[in-house]
Amino acid sequence: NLIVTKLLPPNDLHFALSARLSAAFRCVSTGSLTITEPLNFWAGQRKPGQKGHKEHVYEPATGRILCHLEPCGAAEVNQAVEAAKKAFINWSKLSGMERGRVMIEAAHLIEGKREEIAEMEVVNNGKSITEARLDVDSARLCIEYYAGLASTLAGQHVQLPGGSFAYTCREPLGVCAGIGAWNYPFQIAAWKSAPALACGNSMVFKPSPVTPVTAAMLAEIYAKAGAPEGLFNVVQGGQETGSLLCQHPDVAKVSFTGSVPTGRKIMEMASKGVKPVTLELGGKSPLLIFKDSDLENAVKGALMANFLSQGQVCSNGTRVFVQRDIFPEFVSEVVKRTQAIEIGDPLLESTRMGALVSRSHLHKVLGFVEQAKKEGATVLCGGEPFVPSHPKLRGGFYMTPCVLGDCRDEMTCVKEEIFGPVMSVLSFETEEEVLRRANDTTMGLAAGVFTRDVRRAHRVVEQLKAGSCFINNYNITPVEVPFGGFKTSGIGRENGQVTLEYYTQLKTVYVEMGDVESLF
Ligand SMILES: NC(=O)C1=CN([C@@H]2O[C@H](COP(=O)(O)OP(=O)(O)OC[C@H]3O[C@@H](n4cnc5c(N)ncnc54)[C@H](O)[C@@H]3O)[C@@H](O)[C@H]2O)C=CC1
Ligand SMILES: C[N+](C)(C)CCCC(=O)O
Repeated sequence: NLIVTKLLPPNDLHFALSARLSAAFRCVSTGSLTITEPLNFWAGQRKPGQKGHKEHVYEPATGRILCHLEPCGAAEVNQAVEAAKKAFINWSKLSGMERGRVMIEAAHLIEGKREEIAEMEVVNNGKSITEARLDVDSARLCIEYYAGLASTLAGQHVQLPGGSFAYTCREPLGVCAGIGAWNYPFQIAAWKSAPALACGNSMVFKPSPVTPVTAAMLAEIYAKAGAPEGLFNVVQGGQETGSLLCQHPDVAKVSFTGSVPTGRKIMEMASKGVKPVTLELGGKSPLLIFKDSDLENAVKGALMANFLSQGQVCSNGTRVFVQRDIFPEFVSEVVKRTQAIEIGDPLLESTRMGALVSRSHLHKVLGFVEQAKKEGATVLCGGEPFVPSHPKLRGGFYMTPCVLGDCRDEMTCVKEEIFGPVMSVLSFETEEEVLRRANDTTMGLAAGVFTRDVRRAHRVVEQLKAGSCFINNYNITPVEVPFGGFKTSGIGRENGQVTLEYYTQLKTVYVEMGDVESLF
């Protein structure tokens, strides 16, 4: 597999081939893995956490304990930040080309370990192997992209009177903290670390305590790629560890992905030290489907907007507004395809939907479906706990993907982020009406529109109050394109060139070429 990976260009054929080869040689099967290595990592090594503290980590596909997490307390967080401070001294002085070289090596290592990382993500998160591979690819591409951008960091030269001049330069911030959610554990760690490191910062990253496994793998990869000890560190734990990081006086910036309420707390903590934050928060994004859409594409778009990662995606378009003329046809097709989604063992190639991340989260999502029924919505399909036939999967956290009809704008299922495989369909008559309803939310992460009318598409997008808009597709996030939200969905952007600005600070230098004209 390694040889294949090196020789062939990364096209679909190659990925299909290498996936098939890897599947044939797979050593991990669902229900078989136990992880015993420590999951914290700083100063170049895996490290234990606080003595005497242990938390269970589960395999969502089976409900079995996968490993234990040793959360970091103040002493461990201090050690990790100290290591990152040391690494920063030399790393920040390298040229962008030099930093990029290390990052490119890290990207190559990820490519070589694609299958291993994807399997670990599946075992810890519950999503299908097919999706996990794409997440690993997105992580690798992000590191490759910022490796290339590292050498483009540059300032301006400003000519001033009398031959004097000024110049500006972009300097790194220092030790950045990354705090991740459980829905894209490896990808989030890469999306945060890649721009941070490219700009000359070091990072201490805290994954969600539910999915601690793959961030430690990324730390090992950076170390193996030649990053100095302490450049990328991982501290495990929940909100206590997270707040220790945010409040640490030597942490210069916090980049967070997660829920709106936690985002607020992070911003509050960061405000004490006047630290910049990047916040990637939740959404309740609208998807607008006009009667002139290509129906086949619109249906596929609605499924992509709702069912990736068991519906646990911040940018999901969970409010699907369909123009009345095509409503019955659209809904019947969506329901048919939703019912055909294969649920089960996430390590099987044929599985399209795995397990939700935890038992408590599964119950929360099923609770939203119950609430929707009480408020008058009709379950058109799914919304039930699902028990796969294989005995080893019986304790897993599965549910059938759900489409809700007879929804009204004021219902809980239409207002609140469910973060599970639950799509609400709503009908509309006019463009003006649907825009008003689509924008009637406190959040604004993403939005989508399906139409064949190019003028309508742009007119609609111009009026949508969302940071990441899609025309005739959904949930496509190439790393070259900035991603992030309006309103309570966040601050700042991830990916794209603009993110270099979020991981640097601007220095301006005035240079006097004449004499000082003193007023005194
Ligand atoms: N928009 C998104 O991408 C995500 C949204 N969510 C939403 O949030 C709900 C709850 O999921 P959680 O994992 O509990 O999300 P959360 O927002 O509470 O946690 C996200 C991360 O922040 C950390 N954290 C929590 N409290 C903190 C604090 N006070 N200081 C510093 N760090 C802190 C957590 O340990 C985790 O690493 C989900 O059901 C979903 O609705 C969850 C994950 C991602
Ligand atoms: C890759 N994508 C678009 C499915 C999700 C990225 C945002 C997130 O972390 O939820």
